[in-house]
Amino acid sequence: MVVEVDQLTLRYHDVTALDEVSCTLTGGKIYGLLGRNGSGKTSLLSVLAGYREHTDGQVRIGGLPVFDNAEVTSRVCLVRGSGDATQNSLKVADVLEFAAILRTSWDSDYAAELVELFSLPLNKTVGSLSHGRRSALGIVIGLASRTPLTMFDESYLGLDAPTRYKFYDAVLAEAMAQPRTIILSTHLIEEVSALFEEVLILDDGKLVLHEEAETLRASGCAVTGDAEVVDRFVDGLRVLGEKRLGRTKSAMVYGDLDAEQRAGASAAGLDLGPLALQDLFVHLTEPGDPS
Ligand SMILES: Nc1ncnc2c1ncn2[C@@H]1O[C@H](COP(=O)(O)OP(=O)(O)OP(=O)(O)O)[C@@H](O)[C@H]1O
Repeated sequence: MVVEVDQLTLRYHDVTALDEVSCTLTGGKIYGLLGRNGSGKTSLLSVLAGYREHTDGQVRIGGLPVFDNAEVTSRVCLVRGSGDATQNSLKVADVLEFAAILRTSWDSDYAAELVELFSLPLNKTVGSLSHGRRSALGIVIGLASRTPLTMFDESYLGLDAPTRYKFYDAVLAEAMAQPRTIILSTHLIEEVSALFEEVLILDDGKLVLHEEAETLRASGCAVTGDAEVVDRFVDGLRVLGEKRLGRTKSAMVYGDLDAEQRAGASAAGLDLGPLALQDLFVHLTEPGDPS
C-alpha cells in the first residue's frame, strides 16, 4: 500500500512536531523510522494511522486521504509502545477478539501461533500483565491484523532480549510470507537494522534522510585492525565514530574509498566492513552537524 506524504506539518499549539515532511513509501517493505527523543516519530505514525489530523500538507494511503476515513484506517494498524491503558480491565482473549472484529484482514490461526510464541496468558487482564507482556500483546495484534500498513512504535519496550529477537524474527518471517508495508520506529538501531529495507530519519520534525538501507550501508565503511594502523589509515578521512577493544580498533568512515585506498587497507592488514546504521544515525542527528 503506497504511502504518500507531502509537505506534512503537524503542530501542537506552539510546538511544530512535523515540519513539511515529504516522502513516498512504495510499500511491501520493512521501513525503519529513526529519530532522537522528540523528533516526531510518534507524531508521524499517529497521522498515518488517522489518530491525529495534520495541520498542513497532504497524507494519502493507497491514494486516499487518511483522517476520518474508515476505508483507509481499517487497513492500517498502529501498535504503540506497551499498549493503551484503557484496555486494562479487559482479558487478553477479549482484546484479541476485539482486534479480530476491527480488522477484516485478521488471521486467527496466526494470532494463536503468536500467543503461544510470546507466552501470552489469555485469561489474565491486560492490567495484570508485565510491561513486556503488554508489548508482546501489541505485537501479536499488529502482526495478526495483517493490515496492508502495520506500524510498530517502539514496540520492544519492556521486552527482554530473547523476546525482542523473537519479535524481529516474526516480523521478518511475516514480511517474507505475506509482503506488506511495515514501519518500525526504534532506538535500538543496531539490533534491528538488519531488517530494514529503507530507512527514514527524523530530526527535530524534519525528514533528514530517506534512503535504501543497502545504499546507506555502502555510504561508508568500518575499518578494523591494529589501532595505530587504523589511525594512520583514517587520517584525513571523515570518521563518524570509533570503538576500541585492547589493541584492536574499528573506525567508522563516511564516504567512498577508492580502489587504491581499499588496496592500501588490505596491504596494511585492515578489514573493511559495512557501515553501521547506528553510527550514521548518530552522525546525522548530532546537534550542529547535519551534513
Ligand atoms: N500531545 C502533545 N502536545 C504537545 N506537544 C506534543 C504532544 N505530543 C508530542 N508533542 C511534542 O511534539 C514533538 C514530537 O514528539 P513525538 O512524540 O512525535 O516524538 P518522538 O520522536 O516519538 O519521541 P520519543 O522517541 O521520545 O518517543 C516533541 O517536541 C513533543 O514534545
